[in-house]
Amino acid sequence: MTDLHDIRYVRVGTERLDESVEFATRILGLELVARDSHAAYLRGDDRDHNVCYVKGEGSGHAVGFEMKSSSLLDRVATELQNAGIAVHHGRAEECEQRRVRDMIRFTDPSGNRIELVARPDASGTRYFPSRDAGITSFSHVGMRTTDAATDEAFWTQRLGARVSDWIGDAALLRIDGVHHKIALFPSPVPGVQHINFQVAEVDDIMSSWYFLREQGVRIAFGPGRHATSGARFLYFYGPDGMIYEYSCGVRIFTPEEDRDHVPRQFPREPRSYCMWGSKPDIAEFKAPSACEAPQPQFANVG
Ligand SMILES: CC(C)C(=O)/C=C/C(C(=O)O)=C(/O)C(=O)O
Ligand SMILES: [Fe+2]
Repeated sequence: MTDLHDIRYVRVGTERLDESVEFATRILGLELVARDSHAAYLRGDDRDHNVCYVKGEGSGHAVGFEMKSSSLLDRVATELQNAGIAVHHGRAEECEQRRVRDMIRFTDPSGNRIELVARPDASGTRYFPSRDAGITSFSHVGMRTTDAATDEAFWTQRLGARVSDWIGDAALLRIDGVHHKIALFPSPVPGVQHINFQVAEVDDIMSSWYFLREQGVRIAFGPGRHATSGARFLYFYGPDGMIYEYSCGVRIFTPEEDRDHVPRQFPREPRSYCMWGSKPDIAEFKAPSACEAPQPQFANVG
């Protein structure tokens, strides 16, 4: 079983590259690191990049995780292949596009594209955005799952993630001390459901809430507080229906808590989602009867 070192990047296919970059820099608060006619690289912390918008919706979504070494990456590739999972080894051009030395990719049972990388480019410069949203790091993704139990087993048994909590069938999974770096939300289609950035404090969340509303950005959920991780949060929509989340104060497990934690089962009801009473405008977070399928063009093509 593998040890994912950290979440590293998310790749988002879009027909609206310029609009995505404009939103990410002027509204979200990311720094544009590099851009060509095909892709744009942005970041919300000191790493090389955390988000890559790739021209063409058909590129779908992919989430990249870092492994500690190339030999560990090779070992995982062999383990996955022995388990009957089709693993693609990244060609030189694909590694270059991801700014890494080595990579493999495969899909989870729902069809979400997962990439594991080794030796990603380090950056020698500080994160310096054009809008100060208080972002401190890229932290987690919410992914859609068409079969929650099977995907959860894949992530825990094949990739070494641990369940921190469940809300209904949705699992919040950790790979280090942070309460979750991956969340699996039941949905009729796969794909990245939301992209989270940690911000320094609740003041950042509240001032962004005023700023986003003034800018006409559609708020998706919050301001609120999650019962699960204890984080204060704000979700909002960007281009292509992608949802972004700012949050602060996520629970961090001590090594002892990480070892001893028993996942808690929260019922699928509004108070589990938000302790303050905010109501989500997000298909996957609504009551089952109100759950609509998200736009199918965001489904990952695998
Ligand atoms: C609204 C969803 C179901 C929820 O409660 C998510 C919880 C958390 C958290 O505990 O911090 C998230 O960040 C999330 O994955 O969105
Ligand atoms: Fe989240």
